[in-house]
Amino acid sequence: MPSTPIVAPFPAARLRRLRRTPGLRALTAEHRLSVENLIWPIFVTEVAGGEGEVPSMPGVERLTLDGAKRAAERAMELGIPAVCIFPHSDPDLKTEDCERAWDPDNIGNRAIRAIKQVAPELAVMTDIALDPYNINGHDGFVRDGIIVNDETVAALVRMALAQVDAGADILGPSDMMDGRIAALRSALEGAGHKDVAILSYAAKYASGFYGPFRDAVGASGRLVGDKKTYQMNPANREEALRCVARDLAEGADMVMVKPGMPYLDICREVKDRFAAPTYAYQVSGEYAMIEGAIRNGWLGREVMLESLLCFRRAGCDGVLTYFAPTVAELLAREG
Ligand SMILES: NCc1[nH]cc(CCC(=O)O)c1CC(=O)O
Repeated sequence: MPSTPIVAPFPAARLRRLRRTPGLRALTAEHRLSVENLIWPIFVTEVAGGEGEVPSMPGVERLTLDGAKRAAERAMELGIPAVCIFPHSDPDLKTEDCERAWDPDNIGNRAIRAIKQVAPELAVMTDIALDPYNINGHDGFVRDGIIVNDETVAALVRMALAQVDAGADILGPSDMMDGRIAALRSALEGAGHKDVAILSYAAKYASGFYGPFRDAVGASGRLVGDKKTYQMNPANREEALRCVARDLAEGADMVMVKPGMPYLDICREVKDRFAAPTYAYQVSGEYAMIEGAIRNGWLGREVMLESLLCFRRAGCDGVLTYFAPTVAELLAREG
């Protein structure tokens, strides 16, 4: 039950009293952002010359395997608990049947192993969806122009098991097929992987804010059509709650709302209704907006921390954010 705030009449109550000094403000802060709340998404490339800054995400780089190892070491030093790997795969090896998605030696799986070598304690999260290996850029198989569900789920399970064999700690199904959480959970149990966590992209909307990400992974030019037959309509709220309820019932350990900032209402509602570990993804377009405005001098750097603190206020336990290393450094300096 929400409590009823009691406010004495003015001047008995002057709400500014508790805002007067930094100490008073700190004492009465309801929410805090700390490095433990951050998951750092990184792009790892297998393409010769593919490394370097992503033009639509200034400050974010595609990394080589060595670069990924260095990022993992940096995450450990900074106290960031988890990284999430996104592959930038060789475009010439993408096919309709996406067989590289479950190749033990695909770039995503090689990155998991490389990171585990140098930072065994760092939690490694993966992305489960066929798009990095799909010639048409979709998260599922396209058959006669339709993104097919059940056949895709079977492939996602194979993809996931290869990621687990490579050392993944947290699986991140981002595909929005129906039934994938149950299928993943039963395959994990069946293979004896009792302790692998699933962070479901439960309420993932069909969003224009993913544009820069698709540049980063080289999917922009390839995507045929859009993802609206599987990702959610931004108009919908009740459907998000049904998605989260369903994924938790099927065995997800944690749930995600994505994108983040335009969907804070959904974050709050998911946390209140289900009281489960809840995460938001501050996606590439949000990063680009904020970082772009900062670099142009249109906004001050403080909006970075403000944007992330607001996820905590909205009920999120953590945030996937490209700002993770920068924020971690800032928080460490502020002590
Ligand atoms: N399944 C792919 C995937 N996993 C995470 C993102 C977006 C992340 C971002 O924009 O930062 C996407 C893109 C998409 O659904 O098209």
